[in-house]
Amino acid sequence: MADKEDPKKGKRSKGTSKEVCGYPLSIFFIVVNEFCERFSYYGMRAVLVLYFKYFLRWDDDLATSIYHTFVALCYLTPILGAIVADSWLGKFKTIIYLSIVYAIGQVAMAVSAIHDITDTDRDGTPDNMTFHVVLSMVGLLLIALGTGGIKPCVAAFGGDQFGDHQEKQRRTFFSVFYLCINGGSLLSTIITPILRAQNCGIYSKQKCYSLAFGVPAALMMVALVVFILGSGMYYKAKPQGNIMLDVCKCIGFAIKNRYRHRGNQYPKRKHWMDWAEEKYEKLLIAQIKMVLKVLFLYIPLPMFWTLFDQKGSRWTLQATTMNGDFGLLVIQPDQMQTVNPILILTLVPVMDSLIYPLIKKCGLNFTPLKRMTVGMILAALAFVCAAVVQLQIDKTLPVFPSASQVQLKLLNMGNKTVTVQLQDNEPAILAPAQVSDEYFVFDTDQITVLATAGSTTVHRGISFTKGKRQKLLLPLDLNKEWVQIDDLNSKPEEGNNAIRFVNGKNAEVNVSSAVANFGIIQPFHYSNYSLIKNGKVTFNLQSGSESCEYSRDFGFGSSFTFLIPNNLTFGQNCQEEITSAEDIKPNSVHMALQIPQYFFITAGEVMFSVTGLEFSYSQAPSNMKAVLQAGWLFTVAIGNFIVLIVAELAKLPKQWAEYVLFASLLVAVCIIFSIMAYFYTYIDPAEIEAQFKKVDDDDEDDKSKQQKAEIEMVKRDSVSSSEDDEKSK
Ligand SMILES: NCC(=O)N[C@@H](CCC(N)=O)C(=O)O
Repeated sequence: MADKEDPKKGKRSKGTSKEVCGYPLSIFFIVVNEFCERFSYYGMRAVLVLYFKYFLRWDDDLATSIYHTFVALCYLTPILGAIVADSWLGKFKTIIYLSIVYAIGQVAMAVSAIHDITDTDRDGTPDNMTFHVVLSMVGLLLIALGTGGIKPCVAAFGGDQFGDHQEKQRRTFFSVFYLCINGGSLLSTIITPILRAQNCGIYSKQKCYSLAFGVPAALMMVALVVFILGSGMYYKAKPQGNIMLDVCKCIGFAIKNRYRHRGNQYPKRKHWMDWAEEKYEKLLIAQIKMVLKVLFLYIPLPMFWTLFDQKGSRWTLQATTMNGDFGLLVIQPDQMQTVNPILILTLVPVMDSLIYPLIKKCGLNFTPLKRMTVGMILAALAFVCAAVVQLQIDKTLPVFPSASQVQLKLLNMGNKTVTVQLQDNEPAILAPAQVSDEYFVFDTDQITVLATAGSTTVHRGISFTKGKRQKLLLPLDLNKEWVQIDDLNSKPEEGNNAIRFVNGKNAEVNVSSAVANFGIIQPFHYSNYSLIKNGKVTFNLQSGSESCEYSRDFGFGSSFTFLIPNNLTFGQNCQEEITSAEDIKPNSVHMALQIPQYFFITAGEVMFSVTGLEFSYSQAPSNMKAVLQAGWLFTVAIGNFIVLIVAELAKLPKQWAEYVLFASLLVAVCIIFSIMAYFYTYIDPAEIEAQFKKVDDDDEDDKSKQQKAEIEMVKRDSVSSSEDDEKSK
């Protein structure tokens, strides 16, 4: 496809694209492409941390680290994409080639999540985890290269489609573009967690991560096809040469030249970049000065992204320990992330049409840099909210035994009251079919037990494995074998409930339900744990020809042991007779409590991110807009690396303390940023460039006008910040 450019400067034809309501038709394909691509990216990202935890069996810290390394890579690769597009392939071809890489990566992720591939013994768990880990890591690398590589190209390619007479339409295009990002993100963060929660598989049914990754893979292919369909209509600007390389060379020369002329005999220059004047045009040097000023201001910004991107990791893991029952619907932990795009879609128009004009009416000059500062404070507040919620959750979490401890509960399977003395503890009195309420805690692996039922007294020593939670089943006849069974040592995964039956009867009992089958339980024995979702479950208990039903309502993340009492008479209602031991309490802190933290982080995002993007664009010289966009995205990458560094260095035992640490760090960084912002002078790059260009056009030997332009620039730099604030309005 040949690039079509009008030979007349400043005018260009727009390929074969028709105009609809003043907009080039070609942008329709770009906007739909962005919607599908963001669906693909955010959909995959929404379930990623849970895939690491529950499919690859990584712990929370490893899952969080790899998640943030991936996000960081996604924001490092825009630099690569910008270089390839500007200096070699052009934006169109770069988008096509990298989208193919991206789609292959998504397919690799979907394949890596098919457990049946390596499940040779067909027990539902993969037997060769290395295969799944390697394939998913290759997939993530390809996705990072694809999504990051095309990111600076797609928006700029969209902007390229507008002519000089379509400035207004171009601005609207960028707003629609941002809404499409969040529309795609909203839809995918609702859909992929639903797909993940389904069961699928060939040999055994497991959580369907392959479908949750497969649908984003399909959407990425749709994005590519839509983009190619618009091919005949696009305006395709030729690669302009690598401006980033020119910038680096010019800076390198200035540093080298300054070092060569470091003696007192050389007169000082106003700015260290002026040492590049011997080799480079003054216009380029002036443009680099503008870029460096903004990049300097970017230094504290990564800390915002450090907090912002923990929505997908720590906050999602926090939601797994909460109650997602919203009455009419049950929310999955990863679905809580949808609160962000929902709030974006409402807050952006509210801010633009209500809050900002209101602030202006009050006579306050709410400049871009002030907005960004407020955005940072809001993000810190969001983490304070997260810490408060975490403190509430911690109160409800069970205290599991440490590596040197043992925890023990007693269960009386007999039909007489038993008095049990464990070591030096107060004697526990257990009625028939009763379970002790709390766990007894011991710092030893050997204890003595004295049990009395009626006229029978038995004195025994029992041993344990340290670090375990156990139940001691006391039989009908205390002289017979005492059974020790292991209880769960952690919360059941993914909000499921772990359920088990103990048969205190002298006959076999078969326990079944619509959602789990416990099988035949031998007299005075127990079943394995079965994982059951929240909601009402009716268990059917059958012994010989007799049967009865027992129903229970389950919440999220609990564990129960149900005892079938020795004297249970089938045929009667079992509801009153079955005894239950609540070994792990259900999650009681409601997921709705995460809404304030989502509100503050999203309000912070609107003030920080939307304003920052606009600020980066407006303060960049005309030929370096992409450089500054890549610089802006680079702050996101650094922010994600900071999560890894701080979490690794601090190694705080309590999650709430980590949240407070991140909030404090952001407040500290915010103070530094506000001081830097106070001294920043807003500029109009086009005005400055125009003055340098005029000097070139007039070709004046005495260069007096050029000096005027320089003086103008220096004057601008020294104008008081209040005047500039006014200008920035
Ligand atoms: N609400 C998420 C969002 O709008 N994300 C944007 C910008 C992300 C960023 N860090 O700059 C996106 O393009 O995905």
